Order: sequence, then structure tokens, then C-alpha cells
Amino acid sequence: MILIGASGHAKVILDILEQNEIKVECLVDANPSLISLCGYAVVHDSVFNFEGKDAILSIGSNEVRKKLNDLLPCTFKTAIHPKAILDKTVKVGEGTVVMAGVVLNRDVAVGKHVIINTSASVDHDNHIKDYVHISPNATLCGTVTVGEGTHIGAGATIIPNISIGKWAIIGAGAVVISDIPDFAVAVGNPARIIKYINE
Ligand SMILES: CC(=O)SCCNC(=O)CCNC(=O)[C@H](O)C(C)(C)COP(=O)(O)OP(=O)(O)OC[C@H]1O[C@@H](n2cnc3c(N)ncnc32)[C@H](O)[C@@H]1OP(=O)(O)O
Repeated sequence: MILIGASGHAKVILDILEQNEIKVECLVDANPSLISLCGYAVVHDSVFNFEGKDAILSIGSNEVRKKLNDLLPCTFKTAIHPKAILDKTVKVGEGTVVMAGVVLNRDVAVGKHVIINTSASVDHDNHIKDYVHISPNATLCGTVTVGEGTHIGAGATIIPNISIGKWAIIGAGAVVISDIPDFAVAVGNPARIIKYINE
């Protein structure tokens, strides 16, 4: 396995891989000044042959994960912490990482290259699309849909039956009680849209 991106996020994924006894060959990064992380070698991307490697994109930016997925000829794998609780019906797409303390309840579907961060709670019938990031301690009640590339901030709460569009941002601690459109940035309790992100 290789990790692409030698960031703080990569440190957490390294822990998951170690807990699952998955061997990590190295990390690959675009920053030439990085040479090691947590005792693993960091190799510059210009000299690395990605062809056919088992890999995880250990990069926090949803947009960058999407770009690299489209570019790199890797086989993308999942990383699921042994202390995450996943109902037997849960589906998780390639490249997705699930941190410690997460609960994914019955009939949750998670797309590819999603981050479900530490202790997030994702309840029954949620549909989390590709390249989403659900931050630590976020609570998604039943039957919530989160569109491609959207970031749900730390500790945000989404009440049941809400639909959040694609490439939106929900601020840390927000309480979302109505649907949020594509590209919107919403903060506060109740969450209000403060701006839209340029497509
Ligand atoms: C393991 C990990 O670390 S995972 C990473 C988890 N990361 C997060 O949860 C970060 C989530 N990000 C946020 O909450 C950010 O504040 C954002 C994305 C919502 C907004 O960021 P920016 O676009 O830079 O907005 P900015 O800081 O300029 O704030 C704009 C206004 O919204 C307010 N605001 C920003 N964030 C919030 C928030 N979370 N809750 C309430 N109000 C907020 C600001 O006070 C400001 O108000 P003002 O115009 O009255 O002064």
C-alpha cells in the first residue's frame, strides 16, 4: 500500500493501516522537502511510478482527491479503523477512509474517496456521495443525502430527511434544518447560507 499525500490526515490513515496490519511501502508527496512521516519514507511524486499500486489518497482537500483519482493509474483501497462500527448493510466505495469511533448505521451508502472522520455518526439510510468529508463528531440523522465533494464541518448536526447539494460547505457546529443547495456555504444554528463557492 502507498499513501498519496504526507499530511496530518495521512498520519491518521497510517494508524488505521497499522491497526489492520497492512504494510505501507511509502508515502508520495509533491513537496520535495518532505523525506519521512511517522517513520515511513516520503518519495517525491516526480520520481514515483504509480502504475498498478494499491493506494489511498491521504489528502484532506475534496477537490484534490477528485483530480488525483482521475489522473493516477492506482488501485484505490479503503481504510476502516477496527474501532469504527459499520452495520453489515453498509456499502463503502474505493479509496474511502473511516476513522476511529465512527458509526455507520443500517443501509448507509458511502461513495468513493470519502473521509468519515473521527467519531462521526452517520445514521440509517444516509447517502454520502463521492469525495465528501464528514468531519469529526458530525451527526447526520436518518435519511440524509450529501452531494459530491461537500464538506460537513466538525460537530455539525444535520436533522433527518435533509438533502445537501454538491461541493457545499457546512460550517463547524452548524445545525442544518433545511435543504442546502449546491456550492452553498452555510453556518450557525439554524444554519444560514452566507455565500456560494465559485464552481
Ligand atoms: C481532523 C480535522 O481537522 S478535520 C477538519 C474539520 N474542519 C472544519 O470543521 C472546518 C469547518 N470550517 C468552518 O467552519 C469555516 O469557518 C467556514 C468554511 C464555514 C467558513 O470559512 P470562511 O469562508 O473562511 O469564512 P470566514 O471565516 O470569513 O467567516 C465568514 C463569516 O461566517 C462566520 N462563521 C464562519 N464559520 C462559522 C461557523 N462554523 N459557525 C458560525 N459562524 C461562522 C464568521 O464569524 C464570519 O462572520 P462575520 O461575517 O459576521 O464576521
